[in-house]
Amino acid sequence: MSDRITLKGVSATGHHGVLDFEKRDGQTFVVDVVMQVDLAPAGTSDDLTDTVNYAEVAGDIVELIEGEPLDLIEALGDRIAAKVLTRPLVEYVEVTVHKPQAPVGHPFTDVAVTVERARDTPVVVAIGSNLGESLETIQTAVSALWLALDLKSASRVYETTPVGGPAQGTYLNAVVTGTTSLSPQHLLRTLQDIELDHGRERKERWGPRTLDLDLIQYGDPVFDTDVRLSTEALTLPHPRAHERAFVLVPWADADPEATLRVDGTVRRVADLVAEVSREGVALGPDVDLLEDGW
Ligand SMILES: Nc1ncnc2c1ncn2[C@@H]1O[C@H](COP(=O)(O)OP(=O)(O)OP(=O)(O)O)[C@@H](O)[C@H]1O
Ligand SMILES: Nc1nc2c(c(=O)[nH]1)N=C(CO)CN2
Repeated sequence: MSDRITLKGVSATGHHGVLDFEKRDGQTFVVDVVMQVDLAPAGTSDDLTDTVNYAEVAGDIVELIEGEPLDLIEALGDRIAAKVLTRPLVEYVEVTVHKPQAPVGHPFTDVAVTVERARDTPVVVAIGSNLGESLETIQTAVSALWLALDLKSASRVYETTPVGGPAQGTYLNAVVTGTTSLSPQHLLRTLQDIELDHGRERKERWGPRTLDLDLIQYGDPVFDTDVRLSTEALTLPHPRAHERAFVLVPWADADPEATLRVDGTVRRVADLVAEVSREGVALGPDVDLLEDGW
């Protein structure tokens, strides 16, 4: 994906510089940003909420130029990049900070630094399957997930009794954790593509499926960086995760320190496990999802 929004030449007066008179007198700083954003949703919907509002980004940049004086334009570029990446739709940003009036001591036209930063957000994905060769499906799905995630841990595989929906066969469930550079919406679409590649058909709610990949959490509730969203297409954290033993038990297995926001309160997943019935959740085939099945 190489869709981009480019914003060039945002300028303001700042007091950044190593020399005393730079901090005292101030000078002009000029900033260019290139943001990698999936523009397909806004291209289809023609709706500003599906993209990044470049006017807001310009406002953030001016605020940082005019804000706390720093010694180095490297530090200013770093802070601008971090601020731009707080927008969930931005997956990667390149920031160039120009300082055309810098005290260089010789004729020059411009000096600039460029920093590139990618999003690296912790995420949790729950995997389920109860149709076809479920274990093989889960193993190949985990291999495919490497395209979207830098995987950090995987639970063991659990055999679980179906919860809800029509009468159907036993599930295999697992949970993986990792980090991603993708936005939540882009990650969900990638998960859905992997489901389709594994023969997923949507017929009835909570019906049997070859592969289900649910995005459980995006960001870290402990640092208040978890994305909270409540749209039909994507709800975060997953609205039923906190009550599902087939998600919580493998999740605590993959990450014993994991936390989940439940009704606004950050809870330890291990404590939530203690509050739900574990009935119908048992260890399944003994495989290491990050090592076996390649
Ligand atoms: N956090 C999320 N993870 C995955 N899908 C989500 C999420 N939030 C909303 N959805 C939406 O839910 C819709 C139905 O997804 P799916 O068919 O996988 O549901 P399900 O697995 O049968 O039920 P459940 O949502 O209870 O797990 C999808 O089209 C998707 O856009
Ligand atoms: N045991 C079990 N039950 C379910 C599962 C699942 O993955 N495992 N997924 C559902 C819808 O996502 C509905 N019910």
